Amino acid sequence: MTDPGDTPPTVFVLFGASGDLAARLVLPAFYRLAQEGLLPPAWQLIGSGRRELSDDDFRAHVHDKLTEFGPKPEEGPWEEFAARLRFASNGFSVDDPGQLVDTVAAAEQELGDGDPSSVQRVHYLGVPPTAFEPTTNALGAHGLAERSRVVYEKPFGTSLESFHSLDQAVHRVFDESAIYRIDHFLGKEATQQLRAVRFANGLFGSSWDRHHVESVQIDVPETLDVADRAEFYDETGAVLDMLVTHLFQVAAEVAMEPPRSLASDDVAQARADAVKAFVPLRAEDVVRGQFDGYRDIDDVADDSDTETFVAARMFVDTERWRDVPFLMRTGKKMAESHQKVTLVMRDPDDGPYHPTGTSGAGAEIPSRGNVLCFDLSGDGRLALSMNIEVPGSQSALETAWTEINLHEVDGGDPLPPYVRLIHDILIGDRSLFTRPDGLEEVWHAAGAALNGSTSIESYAPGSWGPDAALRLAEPRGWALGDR
Ligand SMILES: NC(=O)C1=CN([C@@H]2O[C@H](COP(=O)(O)OP(=O)(O)OC[C@H]3O[C@@H](n4cnc5c(N)ncnc54)[C@H](OP(=O)(O)O)[C@@H]3O)[C@@H](O)[C@H]2O)C=CC1
Ligand SMILES: O=C1O[C@H](COP(=O)(O)O)[C@@H](O)[C@H](O)[C@H]1O
Repeated sequence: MTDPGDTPPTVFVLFGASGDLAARLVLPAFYRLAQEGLLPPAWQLIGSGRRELSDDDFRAHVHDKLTEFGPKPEEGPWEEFAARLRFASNGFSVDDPGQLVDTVAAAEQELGDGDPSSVQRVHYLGVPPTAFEPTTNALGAHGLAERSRVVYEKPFGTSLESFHSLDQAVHRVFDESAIYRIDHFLGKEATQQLRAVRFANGLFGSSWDRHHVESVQIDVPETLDVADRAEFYDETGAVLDMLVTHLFQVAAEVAMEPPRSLASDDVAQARADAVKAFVPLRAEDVVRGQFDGYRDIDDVADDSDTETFVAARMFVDTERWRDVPFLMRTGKKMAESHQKVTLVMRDPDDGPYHPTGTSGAGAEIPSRGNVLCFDLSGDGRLALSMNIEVPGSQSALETAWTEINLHEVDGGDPLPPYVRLIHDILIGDRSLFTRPDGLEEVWHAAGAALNGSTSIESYAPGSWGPDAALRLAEPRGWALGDR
């Protein structure tokens, strides 16, 4: 990681500081950066919110959340960290800046060593998407946009129209170079490996196309409930929360043509070009589901039509990927939790063995026996399965696996995605952030997943979702859950 020693004094404003994202991901990431010595030499973090909290209340809240989600306060420099936390109460809007403007001014006075204008600002909008535009307008109206980087959580817009409106509003206040649109799946260690495995290994690079890959599966089932963030979730749903955001961006990482270099603009361009080639989803390529009991959750409408599950079969209109299905699936309260990207390789079309379900001389090739799998969860893991001859059997084939755990790689120190991404924001590296050109195309590609042309099917909690999702993966099925 780049030494932050050269980073100017920084005021980090966290909007939505009392929320779920801040508690589970952003504040722990900040603390981990402090543990690793990766924060700028001079910094303060100001939590912003509509409620009334003193600095000490906020410190106690952060202490509680670190105790719950880690790293635990006692595992790092808690006293020094806590001394740099402030809270600005009473919200922040164009009409009323609450305490924020004064709190930022005081922090800059302390950090600027006589020159408050030397202090860099980072505004992190960890608030629901409906609050992005009003908060941005307020930053402009109250003079807080200068010397700033601004970070937007996903989803950046909820439709093509709202994307355009938000994009224009944001560009009225900030230059594109100051904008960091987060999609934390791009910051996962195993997502980075998609590029490394493909472009640094002839075996995989030369097989990364429709001649060798039968399907690409991006499968993110979750056992997780949504009861603790039902208000947000019921307005959002699985299509916006996961499919057109995380899963599409990971699909673009798989589908991209080789970038000209690994420089941030070239990588972001390659990803944006890949999204442009996504073929808009048709109704027959989408299954939306809702788990039984969802409508009984507090803050969920009794007649809610929000999907808690979505599966999609997408095609990518490039010479490399034409006719290869990109199968994507995600949902809440499912049977298991995984975050897997699987390239299912084609069976050889000639030779002494014959594919599953066909007849011929020689042994049968096990179905989906040759796959390359990137496990995005946790520290990340790569796995490769191959069909090999069962030793001693003389001809029978069996599938065998080999694995690489990223935390075991020599010299490796995998970092959680928010740690990596917040570090990149502080040092100004935009390669793992999304761009408006790539995002605009997302709304076209979303097609039937968002246009209301698909109905919602129910599924039992603890299952793999509606049965209709199985037909999307025919004939060979999903690699996960063996269905
Ligand atoms: N939670 C997660 O796992 C992830 C969330 N995200 C994204 O992060 C963002 C926040 O999500 P999450 O933390 O779960 O949501 P929450 O519902 O927990 O909201 C976050 C905070 O935002 C403030 N807030 C709520 N509504 C408004 C509003 N209208 N105007 C200003 N502030 C408001 C509230 O703080 P207060 O009442 O103090 O003002 C609230 O605590 C979303 O865009 C989400 O998509 C992204 C990845 C993961
Ligand atoms: O952005 C989101 O991601 C999480 C899953 O990501 P992880 O980093 O926790 O593995 C998902 O549960 C949540 O609904 C969504 O908002």
